[in-house]
Amino acid sequence: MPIFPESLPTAGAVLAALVVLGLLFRPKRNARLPPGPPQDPVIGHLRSMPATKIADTYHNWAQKYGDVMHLQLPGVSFIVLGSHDAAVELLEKRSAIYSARPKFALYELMGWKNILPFISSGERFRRHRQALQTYLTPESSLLKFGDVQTRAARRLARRMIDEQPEDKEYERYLSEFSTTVAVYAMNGHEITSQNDEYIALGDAVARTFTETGPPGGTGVDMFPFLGSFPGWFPGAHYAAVGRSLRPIACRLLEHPMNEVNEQRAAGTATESFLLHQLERADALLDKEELQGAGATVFIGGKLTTLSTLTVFLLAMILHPQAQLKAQEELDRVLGHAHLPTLADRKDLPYLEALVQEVYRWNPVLQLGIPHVLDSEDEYRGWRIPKGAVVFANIKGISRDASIYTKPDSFTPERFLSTPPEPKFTDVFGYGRRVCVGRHLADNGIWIAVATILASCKITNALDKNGSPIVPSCEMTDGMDSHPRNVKCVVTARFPGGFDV
Ligand code: HEM
Repeated sequence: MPIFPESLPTAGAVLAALVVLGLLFRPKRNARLPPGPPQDPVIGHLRSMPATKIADTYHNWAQKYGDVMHLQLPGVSFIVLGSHDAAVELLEKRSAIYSARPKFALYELMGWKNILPFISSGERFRRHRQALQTYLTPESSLLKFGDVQTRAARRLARRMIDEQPEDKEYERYLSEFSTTVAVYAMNGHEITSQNDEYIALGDAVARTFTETGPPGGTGVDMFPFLGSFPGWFPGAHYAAVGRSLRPIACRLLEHPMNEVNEQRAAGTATESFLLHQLERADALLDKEELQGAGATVFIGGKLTTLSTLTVFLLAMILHPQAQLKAQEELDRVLGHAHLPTLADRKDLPYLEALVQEVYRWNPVLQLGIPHVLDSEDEYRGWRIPKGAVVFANIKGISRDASIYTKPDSFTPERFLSTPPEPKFTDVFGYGRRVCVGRHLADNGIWIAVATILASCKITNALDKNGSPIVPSCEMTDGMDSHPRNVKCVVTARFPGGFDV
């Protein structure tokens, strides 16, 4: 995980500590580790670690050093996997030893201790995983949440058409959609108004991830004792930020479950993950753990779905031909009689290919979530050290020219050619850690895309001279990556036609 000191004085202190760690944990001289870029004595690759565009840099390095790359930081080995085959071989086939997580001390400090992606391994991990995985199966995701996703998608399209935002940015509507589905799956609450408390809470929760530095890479993550130090202390800047954001985590942990308990008492509770777990005779999780598991559904669902939909919007502005083709298919198959439902999915192959291409073109978790190796391993003759932090470069894998023709281009047709190029399953991760919400996410994204394309026309916004604004493909840095400031104009395709 990248290490970025939080300020200049901090940099000195952190560097000194890292040098000591580097000396203590120097790799064995004769070990055959996988190749990697040249490194410095003691501090390894610390100086060359990219601070921005990390996945792109790793991808470029992989062209020279290969699809299994070793990077050494003081005290920790990183392995970066740059091909689907290597990622599947290690993270999926050898999942038994490649499924732990690094310690996310800052997130724990904020209150995110029981959030599944940040639980390392062992019995607590298994119980959380089981509770979520057995609830969010393909069948139950569709059955329990398909209707609310469809209603939320129609509300989204209606608002995109009706409310022409002055800044030409539609992200807030996409965000409301992703929050609606995430809250409903968590505790059965359905958002129908923009003033709903969960909308503001969702934005606040996003801040706990966007304002807290590189995930797992702050001073507090390296030296957890810094967690109780004041923010001015070298390396402890994010400890203070984390403490200030703690009330947000508390609210998300406590409020949804309190609501479900009140509704249960009143006999008005509706289907949700929390209700289901509370009513299980064989409770897997205690109260505090269950609060965390509920928040996991919310966090997992909200950010990634929003980011994926902003990628979709960007693709539609830049590739009007793909938009048109999907709309022609929708019109041909459904006529103008009704808006799509999830039951129509199987009859719309071009739309399916378009959604798959959105996943591949700009995967939003570019480096996934890091795995940690439990015991020393060997792969293609290289030693993979115990404790190594293993990243799949999901963005890099999406750019593999040996699998995808012109990988930078947005081309849904690649999945319809004979033979088709393989679907980009890497987008949801691997093995025992594969995304537990992938079926819920996939249905939500499909119905949002289908409903928007059936009812809306998306075109470039115009600047003050009347020229089209071409949005940039630049993605934000951070764990969850998405395009910035996507400006466009959304109009109704059939004025007065569709009752969205
Ligand atoms: C397009 C939307 C989504 C994408 C692209 C996505 C992607 C991913 C990826 C790449 C991982 C890491 C897998 C690994 O470590 O190998 C992950 C993990 C996870 N995702 Fe998703 N996800 C999405 C939506 C959701 C939703 C809707 C939920 C809601 C339940 C969710 C919950 C989780 C959880 C809990 C984990 C951690 C699993 C673990 O550590 O065992 N995700 N996701």
